[in-house]
Amino acid sequence: MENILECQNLVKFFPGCLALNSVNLTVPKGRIVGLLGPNGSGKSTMIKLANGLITPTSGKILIDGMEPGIETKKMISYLPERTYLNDWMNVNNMIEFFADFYQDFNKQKAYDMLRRLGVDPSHRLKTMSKGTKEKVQLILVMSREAKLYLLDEPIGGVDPAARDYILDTIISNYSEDATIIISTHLIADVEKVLDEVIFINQGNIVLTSTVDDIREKENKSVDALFREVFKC
Ligand SMILES: Nc1ncnc2c1ncn2[C@@H]1O[C@H](COP(=O)(O)OP(=O)(O)OP(=O)(O)O)[C@@H](O)[C@H]1O
Repeated sequence: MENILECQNLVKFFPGCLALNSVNLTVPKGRIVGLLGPNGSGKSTMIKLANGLITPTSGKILIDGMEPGIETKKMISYLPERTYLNDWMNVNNMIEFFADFYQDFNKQKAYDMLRRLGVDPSHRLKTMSKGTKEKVQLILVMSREAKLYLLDEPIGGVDPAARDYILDTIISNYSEDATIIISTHLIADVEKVLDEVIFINQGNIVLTSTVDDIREKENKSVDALFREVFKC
């Protein structure tokens, strides 16, 4: 199976809202992909469907050829939009928690990234700033040896100066045959690590392209193209 993710006529209706409108999409293995679109365009819905947290109204979403279930959950490491971690835990506790829960969790990797990003593992989550909490969650998620990482708005609260360093640290730690899908509004910050982009608007895929093609054929950055396509 060459594609880690495939959507076939994928539809998701919420009461009074068509969140995904018959989406057809393939994401090959081993890429870093930006899932980009304005507010309410369907990014989180697609990520939740891939995780099996919600089910399609019709059509299919396949992870490594399989419908979301126990097997696919083992291969996906997911960073949700909102935190689900217990505030009273310190980072050491959380590392133990993740190591107990996920067979593929690499403690060494987690401690190494914490050190490189200057996070003290004895600190409790509730005493940390928003940006530091985000760093911790991202480190936990990226310390699994997953096949697919789904990151929903990973670094929105991190200061711009630290974003590059975080992205470099994270990317340099991930295995080359894994795939990362990042949903974000911070396109200018993230585009340097992306191989491909998916533009989504009102539940429709409006563009899929490699970042190189956008730079060479359109002679634009992804950020500039996004602003043009989604101009209000
Ligand atoms: N549980 C729900 N019930 C009803 N409507 C929903 C639900 N979840 C999402 N929606 C609607 O589906 C559409 C897509 O939402 P989604 O959260 O996927 O967008 P998004 O692209 O992730 O947005 P943002 O960038 O603001 O996070 C929106 O119109 C939203 O209001």
